[in-house]
Amino acid sequence: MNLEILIVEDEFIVANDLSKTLQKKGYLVTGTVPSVEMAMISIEKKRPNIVLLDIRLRGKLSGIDLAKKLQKIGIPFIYLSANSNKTILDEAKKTKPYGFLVKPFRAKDVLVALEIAAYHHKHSFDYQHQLQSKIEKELSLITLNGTRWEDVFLDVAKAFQVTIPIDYLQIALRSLNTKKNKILGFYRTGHKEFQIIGINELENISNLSKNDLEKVFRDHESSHTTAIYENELLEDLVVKNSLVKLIVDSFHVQSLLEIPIVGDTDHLFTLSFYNKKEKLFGSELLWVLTNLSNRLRTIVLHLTESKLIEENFQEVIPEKRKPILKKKQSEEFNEIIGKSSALLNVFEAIKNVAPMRTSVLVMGESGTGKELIAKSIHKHSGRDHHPLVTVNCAAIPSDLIESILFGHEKGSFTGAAEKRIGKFEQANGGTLFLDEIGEMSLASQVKLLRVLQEKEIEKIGSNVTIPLDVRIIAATNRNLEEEVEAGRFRLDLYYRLHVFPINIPSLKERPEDIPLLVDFFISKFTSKQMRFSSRVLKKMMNYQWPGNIRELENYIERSILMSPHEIIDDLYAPLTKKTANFNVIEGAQILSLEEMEREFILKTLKSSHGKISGKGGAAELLNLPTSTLNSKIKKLGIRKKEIFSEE
Ligand SMILES: Nc1ncnc2c1ncn2[C@@H]1O[C@H](COP(=O)(O)OP(=O)(O)OP(=O)(O)O)[C@@H](O)[C@H]1O
Repeated sequence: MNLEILIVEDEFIVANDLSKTLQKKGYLVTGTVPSVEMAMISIEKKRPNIVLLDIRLRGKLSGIDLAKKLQKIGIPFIYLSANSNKTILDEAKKTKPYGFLVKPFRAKDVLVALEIAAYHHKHSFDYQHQLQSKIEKELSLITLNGTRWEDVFLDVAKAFQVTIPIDYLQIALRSLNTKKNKILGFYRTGHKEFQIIGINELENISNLSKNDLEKVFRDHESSHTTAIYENELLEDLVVKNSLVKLIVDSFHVQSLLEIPIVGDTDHLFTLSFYNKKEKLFGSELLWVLTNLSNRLRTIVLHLTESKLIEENFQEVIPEKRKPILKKKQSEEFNEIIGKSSALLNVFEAIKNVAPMRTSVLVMGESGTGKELIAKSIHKHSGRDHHPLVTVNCAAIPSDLIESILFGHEKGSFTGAAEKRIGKFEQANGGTLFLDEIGEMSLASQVKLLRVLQEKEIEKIGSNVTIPLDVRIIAATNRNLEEEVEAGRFRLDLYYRLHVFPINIPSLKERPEDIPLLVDFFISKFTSKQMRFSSRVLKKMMNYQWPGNIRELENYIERSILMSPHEIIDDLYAPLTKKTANFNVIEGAQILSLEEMEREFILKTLKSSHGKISGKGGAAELLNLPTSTLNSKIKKLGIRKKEIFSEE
């Protein structure tokens, strides 16, 4: 282990002890400094791999101020703090530390935190290389000769979009001599699809007049530093820069990554990646983009030298006002319905991570489609000729987990009457989906961690080890960080799994996907041309959907079942006396939906005197195939006795 570490700590004794411990363990300490200013000097002299950072420091600036600088220049850090004030901790958390150690800590805690950070560092390093070579490959495919400059930039946007989540890409060219700007935007309308946004479109979107917009463009000062802007950093920039404000306001942006590229002696060229979500751009992207700047420079130089870009940079924009295009459902991910930008980010994350071996942690509320995402990762992974094996961790008792995951030989323990092939072995070459990982007991977590580290299993009762080539996807609807804090989830396992997190947005965060989902589920449940009235659809769009897509799916199925008309204009399930308001969130809503469905089917069965199929049977009355009704009766546990009982 030869990580180089800088210690920023104003308590001399703590700093000194720490330095000694680290050196004893073979780490290289690049310096121990008591203030932010001295830390920056030390970093200039020798860039460390990681910084151990106290929050309260000597001087005006705090550890959090330094963290923001480190974040900008892409150096990972771990906080050391005696301060447990919630506001400070929350602020510290926003800077995305690699770890957090609360004083007083043991030497062992620091070593574990560093080991985890090193693991992440290595993985993010591998990941950065993979990202870089992917973008490089895409950029190298761009044709420069004989194409229009806007097609070149469109290809640049697409090349980046493969790996960088972009909602809006802005390209700004500034002549350092004349101080003139040429600015153009690309708004993402689908997977690898963009619409060019110039002054005319912005006029349409922003309510500013063309004159005002021209002034904003003229006065814009392109950035000279590569940096990520989120939260306060973005707020500060918005105050200073009217163009950034315009884009942030028009497209509801929460994060920005900027990279300046020096072209010839006269031109500075800035690429600005905007996204509607926060926490999307990590320091690894800064590293990747910095490494790619030469390739980008070649492209820019070609365009400026050929004068193509100089002459008609903004003229492609048709004079006619153009509305922003409607986004389209991705064809590549046609099994996952939705086209909101929150979901497009998920598609891009899937595309990026699918071909790698990296473990993926899928997080999202219940019913958001985590299993669907896991299936999609497997489908796009190149491992899809091998199985995707699912394990529901909540359903396995700790004493059985070893046998279920690793298998056992016949007679290896009492009750092992037959040999069992474990889930890991079944998934060899393919993917193991560990659903509800947050429910796994601590004892089981240790066993799982061991396999993940050793990449081989030993069946119970056998001393033969089986090498494993299994891709792990874990999913949870719990906040695993909170579980770690509460001592219910192992920190080391969390970091193992958290290498590539994917957050699935809840349905209330993407109401624009509801109409598409509604169409999809209607055609799933009926061949009739049914639809919801606009009144009901509007209510559905305003509803919170605590059970997310699963709840929506159930609701649609039920409405189809109950509506006598092809245009569904009644609010069936949630609008009972119990929940007279669609906006009320009720914990037990999914259950009550089921209960209501049960009651309705039971009533129909009573009226058909228990007859299910044929003329006058419940299936006909409910307009359902007999097989569907039968399986519903079974699923809902409706018994004959109930049908024939008097109320
Ligand atoms: N984007 C989507 N398009 C179409 N169907 C979807 C979508 N997302 C979820 N579904 C459907 O919603 C239901 C719930 O999805 P899924 O089981 O994947 O959710 P989950 O997040 O794993 O839930 P839980 O946490 O409760 O296990 C499934 O029937 C799934 O097919």
